[in-house]
Amino acid sequence: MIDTARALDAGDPLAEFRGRFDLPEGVVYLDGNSLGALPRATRERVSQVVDAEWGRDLIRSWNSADWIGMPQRIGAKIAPLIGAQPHEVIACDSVSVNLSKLIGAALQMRPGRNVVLSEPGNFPTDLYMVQGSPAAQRLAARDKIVDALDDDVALLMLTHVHYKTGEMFDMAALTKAAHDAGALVLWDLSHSGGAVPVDLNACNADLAVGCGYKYLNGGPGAPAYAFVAERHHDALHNPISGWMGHAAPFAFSDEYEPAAGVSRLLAGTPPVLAMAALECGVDLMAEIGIEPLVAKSRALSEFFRAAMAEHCPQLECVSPADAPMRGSQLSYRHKDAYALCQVLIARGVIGDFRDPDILRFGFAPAYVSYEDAAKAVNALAEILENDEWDAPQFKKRAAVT
Ligand SMILES: Cc1ncc(COP(=O)(O)O)c(C=O)c1O
Ligand SMILES: Nc1ccccc1C(=O)C[C@H](N)C(=O)O
Repeated sequence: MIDTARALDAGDPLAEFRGRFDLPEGVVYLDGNSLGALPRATRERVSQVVDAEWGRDLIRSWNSADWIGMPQRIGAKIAPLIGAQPHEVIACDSVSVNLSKLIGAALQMRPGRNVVLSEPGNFPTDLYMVQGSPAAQRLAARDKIVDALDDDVALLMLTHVHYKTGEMFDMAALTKAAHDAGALVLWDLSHSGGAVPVDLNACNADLAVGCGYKYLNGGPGAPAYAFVAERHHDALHNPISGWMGHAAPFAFSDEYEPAAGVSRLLAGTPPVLAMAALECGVDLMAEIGIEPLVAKSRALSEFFRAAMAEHCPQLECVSPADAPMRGSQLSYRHKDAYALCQVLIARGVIGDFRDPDILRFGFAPAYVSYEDAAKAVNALAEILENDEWDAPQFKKRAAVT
């Protein structure tokens, strides 16, 4: 299997990009769907921002280094990865906060309706944000969502690629169904952006959010992004109406007047150091381009899936077998998934565990090699064969999984 993997790496058009990341020796990293790897350019760029832009130029850098334009500039670079126009995307805040803003905005755009429809088991923060909003939450299983759309639904809010199983929704079909019922749609692209094909405008999507620290490699806690279709710009009301989203922040007026376009989604001052790191990750993904990323993601995850079926048949794959129907990840069910994950990590193969019984592997296409995939399958096969995970030290849960 290793030889086949090496041959595939030799023919991989993205192989050269692995060297653009700073990956630790001896580690197989299959968790880029939770925290993307460190692009080499980021270290230098962040020190430049610290030393020259902050340390030397101080407050002048808001203008001279265009710190003030970072949210729009980075948003515009993310746009082609998700099928948006440059002025429809802005980089800011966390996914959670952007969800809150867009849920509030959607409720205002659909007066007389107060339901946000989603699925049980959606990423928790998505549901919590509805629960903390004035909306009423309605949950319907994935195959019953269309039936649950009625005149009360203001917003259909779904995560495009499910964080646990990697299942992907049909964005075009569900967006159309929501529109037919008079509702708006908000897509969470956290596990999609930079890894799977997304064409928000071809699907006629209204609103979207996504994560900066997964496949965009923006760094731990990187700012997220938000999309608003151009046709909604004028009607969009941001419930977190902060000064950075004002039409003229430096007029210091007492009255809030929203900026034009997605800029009104800004609330407070952008975190410049985190934005600089995010920009490096986004630049690298933009340089590679979404099509090669998708092609590699599918081929690599397919290689892993076939190898797992052959060498670890006792693990049940819960992700769709058909690569275009899933995200850039594969998830397996095992009653001792947590312990298996810990033993793998101890052997330098980093995947993750999702409660209660899921072992999850992410295939960040920009830097994961076929050899990585083969090594991970070999390690897992050995662990299973030797019952290595069945020891108490591997079963104690850490605070963060
Ligand atoms: C689908 C999804 N939505 C939202 C989040 C949370 O984003 P944030 O921590 O930026 O609020 C995550 C993971 O962190 C996620 O996987
Ligand atoms: N933000 C984190 C902080 C710590 C550990 C994990 C995360 C994740 O992002 C988890 C991810 N959203 C997931 O799909 O499980």
